[in-house]
Amino acid sequence: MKPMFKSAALQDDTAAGPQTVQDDRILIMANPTSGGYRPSVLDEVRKRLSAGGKDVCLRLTRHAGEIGEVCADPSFDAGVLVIAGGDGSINEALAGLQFRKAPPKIAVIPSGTANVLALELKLPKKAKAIADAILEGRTQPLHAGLANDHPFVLMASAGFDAEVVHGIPLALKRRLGKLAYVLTAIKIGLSRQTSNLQLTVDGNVLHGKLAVATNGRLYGGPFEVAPEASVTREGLQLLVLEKDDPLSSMRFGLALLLGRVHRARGVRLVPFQEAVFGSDRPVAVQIDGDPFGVTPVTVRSSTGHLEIIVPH
Ligand SMILES: Nc1ncnc2c1ncn2[C@@H]1O[C@H](COP(=O)(O)OP(=O)(O)OP(=O)(O)O)[C@@H](O)[C@H]1O
Repeated sequence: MKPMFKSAALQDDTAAGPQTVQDDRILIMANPTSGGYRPSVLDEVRKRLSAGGKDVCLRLTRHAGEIGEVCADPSFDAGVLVIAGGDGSINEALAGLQFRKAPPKIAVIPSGTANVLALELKLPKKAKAIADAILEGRTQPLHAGLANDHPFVLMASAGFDAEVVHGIPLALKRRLGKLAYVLTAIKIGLSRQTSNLQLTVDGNVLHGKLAVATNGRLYGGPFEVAPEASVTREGLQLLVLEKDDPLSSMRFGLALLLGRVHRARGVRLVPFQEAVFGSDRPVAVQIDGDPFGVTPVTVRSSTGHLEIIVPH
């Protein structure tokens, strides 16, 4: 069996870093390029944590990948890692932490174009509430799925939505936020060539045009796609859309906004352990809102978890 998130994070003998972490040491890693970046909130959280007796270090990233590098560094010993950013930054932290012997608790200062994890866990946005939660230290387990053994916290998908994630110009995303996704979806939707996905799901074969392996309940914002799923519980669900012609895509889009996409005609939702996403030609894949190459991709549920700080 392949290493799972838990075994990789907590039981791997080759894991890097000290056996313990310094509980009072807090590292805030902030992505200043994330959508809705809020330096004033960062500053206030830092001051409140320092006033609460914590040894706080704030580090602004200078390049993509830096959060993962810091998390994987053997000298990392903070007891709490606070990510100020969006879902992509949180994903980087998970990937970097997965091989540690003693991972820190995770906390989030939500920003990002659509911080779905913050919505899933109802994480606070105001500095006082964020700092209070970190000082109290109440946690819930944060489970992850694996795409080609790379952790994802929200979803891994192949098809039209991933094409949009691959195709969205960064400058447009920074300028227009969520609207940039809609405009890019319309542009790509008018010219794209559809592909057929073959999904081998725990040994059974399903066919579809778009497949989303979701670790949580929500997708793309506050939109419910898998009512039974939760990032705080082990297990993944697979949402398969059988069609992606413009009319069907509009119908599914509307159902998504209404929180009913899992019940729409032409949509299946199944719990699974392992799914291999194959296709008749390479199809774009995304995890947690960032590009992740093309099919084929193998998506697995994992048994391990990190601890994420949540409010009372
Ligand atoms: N200093 C930086 N410069 C450029 N890219 C960065 C920097 N720091 C982090 N990144 C990258 O930016 C990507 C997106 O960041 P993040 O998720 O925080 O914001 P977002 O894209 O606005 O939010 P969301 O993912 O919720 O839509 C991350 O995957 C990360 O690799």
